[in-house]
Amino acid sequence: MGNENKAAHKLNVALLQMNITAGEPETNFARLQDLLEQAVNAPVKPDVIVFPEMWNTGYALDRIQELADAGGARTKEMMSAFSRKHGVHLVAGSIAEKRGADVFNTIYTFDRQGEEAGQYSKIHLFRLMEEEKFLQAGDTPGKMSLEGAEAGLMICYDIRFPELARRLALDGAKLLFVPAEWPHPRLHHWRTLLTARAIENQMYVIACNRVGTSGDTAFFGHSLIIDPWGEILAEGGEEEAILTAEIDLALVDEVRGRIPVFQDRRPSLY
Ligand SMILES: O=C(O)CCC(=O)C(=O)O
Repeated sequence: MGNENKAAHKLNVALLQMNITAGEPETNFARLQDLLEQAVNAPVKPDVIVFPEMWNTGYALDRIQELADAGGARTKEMMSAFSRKHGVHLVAGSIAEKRGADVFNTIYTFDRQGEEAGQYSKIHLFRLMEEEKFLQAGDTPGKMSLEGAEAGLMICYDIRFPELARRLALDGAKLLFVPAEWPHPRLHHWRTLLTARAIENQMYVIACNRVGTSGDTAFFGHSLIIDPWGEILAEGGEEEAILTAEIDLALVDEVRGRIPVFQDRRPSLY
C-alpha cells in the first residue's frame, strides 16, 4: 500500500485535471482509466484521488437522458474495483446519473476497501449552462468520511453559496472537495471563491476542474489545493495534468486555534 508509515493525519492528494469529450462516455472512461493508472503508479502514491465534474458525459445536456449512467452502475463498478485494488480513496468527480426518469449531477466516493463512503447530488443547478432544464437538483448536503475525518462535497457553482460550505464546516468537515467544469472568463471568481471558502471555514479546499473545450466554451483547469490558512499548495495550468500535494489534517485544528472564528460567531445577530 505504500503509505503505512505516514502520520494518520497526513494524506497525499491527487487531482485528475482531465479533458472531457462531450457526449462520448467511452472516450472519457478510457481517458480516466489511463489517468488513474498514472496516478497510482507515480513515485508518491496518492491516498485520495479526485476527478472533475460530469466527467462521463460532459455537458451534452440535449442527449443526457440516453448518455447518463443508469443508477451510476458502470461508474460504481469500475471505481469500487479500482479503489479496492489500489487501497486508495476516490472522490469520483461527478457523473450524469440516471435515477428513475431524472438525471442528477452526482458525486460518488469510495474508501480504500472499495466501499461507498458518501455521495452528493448538486444542489444549485447552473442556469448559465441550462442545467435546470435537463437535470434534477439534489436536496441534501454531501459528506464523506476520510480516515476518520469528515469531508464536505460540493460541485462547481455551489462554491458561490458560502452558507453551504459553512453548514458543512459546522457539521464537522475539515476538508471540502469540489469537482468542477468552470469555464473562462471567470478564473478570478474561481480562485477567489475557493480561497475564501478555505480561509473563512479554516478548512482544506480541494478543487478539480477540467480542461479543454466544449462547443464555444473553454475550460481553464487551474485545479487548486488550498490549505486552511488560504495558502495554495498546488495549482494547475490550462493543460491536462495530475496535481498532487500532501495535506496535514492537524493544520485545521491549529488554524482554528490561531483565530477562533467558530467561537466568535454571533449567529443570533445574522
Ligand atoms: O459559477 C460559475 O461561474 C460556473 C459554474 C459552472 O460552470 C457549473 O456549475 O457548472
